Amino acid sequence: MAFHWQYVVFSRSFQIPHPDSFMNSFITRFGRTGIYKVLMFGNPSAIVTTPETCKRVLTDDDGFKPGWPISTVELIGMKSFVGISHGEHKRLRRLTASPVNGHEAFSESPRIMETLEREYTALNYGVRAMAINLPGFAYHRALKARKSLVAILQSIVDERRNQSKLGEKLGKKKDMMDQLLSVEDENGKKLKDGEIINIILLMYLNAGHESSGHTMMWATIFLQEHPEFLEKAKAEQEWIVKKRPPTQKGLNLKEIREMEYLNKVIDETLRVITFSLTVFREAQKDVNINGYTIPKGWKVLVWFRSVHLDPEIYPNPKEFNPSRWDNFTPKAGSFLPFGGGSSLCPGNDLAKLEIAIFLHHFLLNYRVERLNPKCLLMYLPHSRPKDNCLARLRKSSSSSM
Ligand code: HEM
Repeated sequence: MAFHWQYVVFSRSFQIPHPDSFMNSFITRFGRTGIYKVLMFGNPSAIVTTPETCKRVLTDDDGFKPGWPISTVELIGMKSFVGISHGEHKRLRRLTASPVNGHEAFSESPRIMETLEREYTALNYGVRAMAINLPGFAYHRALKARKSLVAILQSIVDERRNQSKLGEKLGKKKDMMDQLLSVEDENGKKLKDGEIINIILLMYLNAGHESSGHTMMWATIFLQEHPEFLEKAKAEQEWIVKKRPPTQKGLNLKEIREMEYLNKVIDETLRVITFSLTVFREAQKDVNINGYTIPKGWKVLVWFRSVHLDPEIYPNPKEFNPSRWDNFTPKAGSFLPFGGGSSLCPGNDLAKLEIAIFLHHFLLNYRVERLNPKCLLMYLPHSRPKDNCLARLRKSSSSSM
């Protein structure tokens, strides 16, 4: 049995400039078994690291359920996707998939977004921190942020319910909150306030808030560091604008679908950065994978970062090179920026759309000049330069705005 016990100071290895030393230590000691045994967040756990083992865990709903540490569930919410049964998860996803994928998702209230910006950041720091609920600790700040986020959202739910009672919303544009208030399942059952708050605030806005923004930031950093890729991406955007009929106002979906090179830039950024370095599951029964038994009740960490940085799948894996996607379709389980199986990120299309729109305008009109280009990186809760990518933004000389 190639499982081995190890007490893991995982957060320590992610605070130093070599975050992969954590995983490499397993490979050096136990070989490329693709499955390792650790004690993580106080739980006996297995880490899976290859396309095959990751795919197996993500797609086996009988064998595995969401298994986030209890500290995370407390922050994200018992009634969010991470804290509910499989049946309830399926129901909530069915009810919420169309509001987030439809155009209505774009009309999320700016008031919510602006007011909550600061609290989301505090919440995110807590999600991957030690669960120490004492003043001064990230987890304590995150719990406070959660409370205030819930209170703000509850007041908005109340306001919307009153508006709809008074018929004030008639004829006005409906945003995601309105969609969720009115959506019904096949038995006519509506969502409860708590469910709506968790869905909007702690899942969709939180899940979608930092992830797309970080990916945009990294794409601009990588492009700036590689002028040859930047020029190629820019030329494609200029071509899109040039062939646009004079009657058309601004970018449309058809044009976004034509951005072949930009799509490679986005996929390559998602791969190199792997915004969600891992996701958690829990074994619901003893499950055998590659000859190893994961006992019932164990946590399983699906370690996307190892898959995306595997040199056998992506030669020179740390190198940003959008051209590696020319005539290359990754085999199942080899490209998992949005996860997979029944918890596949429901915001994946929206995220790629947002990133493409941002990069379209950025490439045509702006350049960034980083103030500390050699600044060290941090890896938790997500990869980013320690100075938050402090930069001077300039209008580019050929700006089309
Ligand atoms: C670059 C951007 C994004 C990345 C890299 C990303 C990544 C992920 C990943 C890896 C998961 C799977 C979690 C798991 O298996 O446990 C996930 C789930 C989720 N994402 Fe995203 N995401 C992004 C953008 C978004 C956006 C824009 C939204 C919403 C508007 C969103 C909403 C969600 C939700 C609600 C879940 C939970 C799904 C479930 O448990 O069924 N994400 N995301």
